[in-house]
Amino acid sequence: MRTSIATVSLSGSLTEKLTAASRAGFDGVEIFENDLLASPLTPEEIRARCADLGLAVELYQPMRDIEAVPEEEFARNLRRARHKFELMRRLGADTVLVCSSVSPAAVDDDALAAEQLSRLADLAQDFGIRVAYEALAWGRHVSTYDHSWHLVRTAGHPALGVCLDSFHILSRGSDPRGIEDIPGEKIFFLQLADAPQLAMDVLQWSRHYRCFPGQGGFDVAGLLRHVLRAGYRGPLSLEVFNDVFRQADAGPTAVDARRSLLALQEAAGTADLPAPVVPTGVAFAELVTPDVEPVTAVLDALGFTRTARHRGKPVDLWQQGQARVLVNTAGAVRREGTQLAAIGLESPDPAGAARRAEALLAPVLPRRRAPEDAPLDAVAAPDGTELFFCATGQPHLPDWRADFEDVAAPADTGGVERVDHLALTQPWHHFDKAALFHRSVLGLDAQESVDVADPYGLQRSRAVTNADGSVRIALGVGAAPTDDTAHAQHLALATGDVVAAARRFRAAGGRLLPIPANYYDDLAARHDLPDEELETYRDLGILYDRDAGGAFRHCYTETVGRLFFELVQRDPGYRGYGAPNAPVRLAAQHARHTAR
Ligand SMILES: O=C(O)c1ccc(O)c(O)c1
Ligand SMILES: [Mg+2]
Repeated sequence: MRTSIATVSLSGSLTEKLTAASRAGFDGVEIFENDLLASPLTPEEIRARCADLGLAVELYQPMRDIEAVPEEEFARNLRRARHKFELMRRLGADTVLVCSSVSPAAVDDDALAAEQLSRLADLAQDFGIRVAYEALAWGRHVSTYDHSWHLVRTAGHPALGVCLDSFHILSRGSDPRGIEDIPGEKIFFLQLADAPQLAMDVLQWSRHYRCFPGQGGFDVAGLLRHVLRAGYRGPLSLEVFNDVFRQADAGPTAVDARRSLLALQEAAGTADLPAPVVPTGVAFAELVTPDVEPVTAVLDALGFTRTARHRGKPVDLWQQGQARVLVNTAGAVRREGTQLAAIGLESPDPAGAARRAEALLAPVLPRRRAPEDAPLDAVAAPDGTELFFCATGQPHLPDWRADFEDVAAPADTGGVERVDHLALTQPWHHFDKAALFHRSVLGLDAQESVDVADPYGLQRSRAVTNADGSVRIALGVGAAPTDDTAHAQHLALATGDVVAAARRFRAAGGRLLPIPANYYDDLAARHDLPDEELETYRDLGILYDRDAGGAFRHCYTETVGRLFFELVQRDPGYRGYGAPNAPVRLAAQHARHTAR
């Protein structure tokens, strides 16, 4: 099917928007009137630019407040329309979007509305133009798609059809099954947008919080299936009004938009993509450091052993249980400090995972390997973290550890069993895109997003996981772009006994993040914990949380560069990450930072 995007969804000048849409592989665009009015290009030049870029002008929009008004006013509206139709002829656009009226002058009279829409369509027809009538969710008298279809059917004009917009339909909770009652050829246009579930005024919700399908909480794929069953064969067009995307670079936003449409078409059964290959574990976490001593001191105190060294690069493998940490001293930037640069995802089919990623427009990274190295397929996540698809001890697949030479056996003395989760910090405008990327490219499920109060701003976090929880990645958006703590990443290590692990860490010279006494006084009131246990937590700085599935006990090391470690004791049924404790942790980290 043809794909299209509304220019309002992208930032920049009209030329920048068109270039971004074309580069991302869209077949067409909806031109928003404001983008045209603000452009120095003539309509003919815009038309030529679109043709050069391989973009069809699928729609011109919007026309507002046309129908159900007194005759003198309607005559003025027709004059306005004639002017627009002349413009559209120059632009080479043959479909115009007309929004249901929001004017106080409009009357609640379906017969009048249908008659005037029919007269508008008469005029449009003279110009070879079709009118697509869209029910705005906040329209004065027409606010549902079935009502807009009722008017279109009543008018019975060949140049008049409906425009369906998933936001207006799903935000009002309309039942999309009724779409199948509309003949496909009377659906002139389809606009697709998702949105997070918010309880707010629908106009504000639409104008500020729309997002690309798969980034929000609507069943857009379900709606698309109904539209296709109705027989619609026009373009799938994204129309997203979003405060963040208005500010972000148009190029990457357009690529996200295309990724969203590909995943949507797959979900609706109209695109054949390589099947998702869901990762089955974390093979390794790779730290890049300009300052190897402080990192290895922490790893050592945590009970890790340097077990192997890469044959060709300054990369050491530190291991404990199934937790593997690569310490890479090549290419580190001192100013950026130590950071989590790559994740090895255990994959049952690394090549298939890479094919899927590529089909979904993930940036595939050049293989950093010598001829004798094991093949490693990697893509870049939106925050720049490299994701490697690899195999550890799987028969029939090359093992990434073959590139390493053993230097010692792991001692497994610290009680760490494996990686519990990785927490990555996204640039502030990447929150929605990051969730969509991890869902569609990696086949992970996204959990609810949570807001966490930081002393200097609000952070948002959303976890993506596989079904058995052996891969958990927490995607966080920092409060202030300049704030160090907001930019901290962390590596959480699973242990069966956090008290023993914390004690061992401290005895080995490690420094745990101290937690204020007030926290423990409150914990005593919230949970029925034995005094002795509370005292132990207070002493070590262990935080506690509980949900329906069980308990979560965790504590933190000091921060090295951009990174800190967390020791985690998770009951099998506990789903979260200790979010209620995060404000206390963030405040404690700020306090440490200021004290230094
Ligand atoms: O917010 C609006 O006014 C508006 C305009 C045109 C559309 O297609 C739409 O869905 C909303
Ligand atoms: Mg719309």
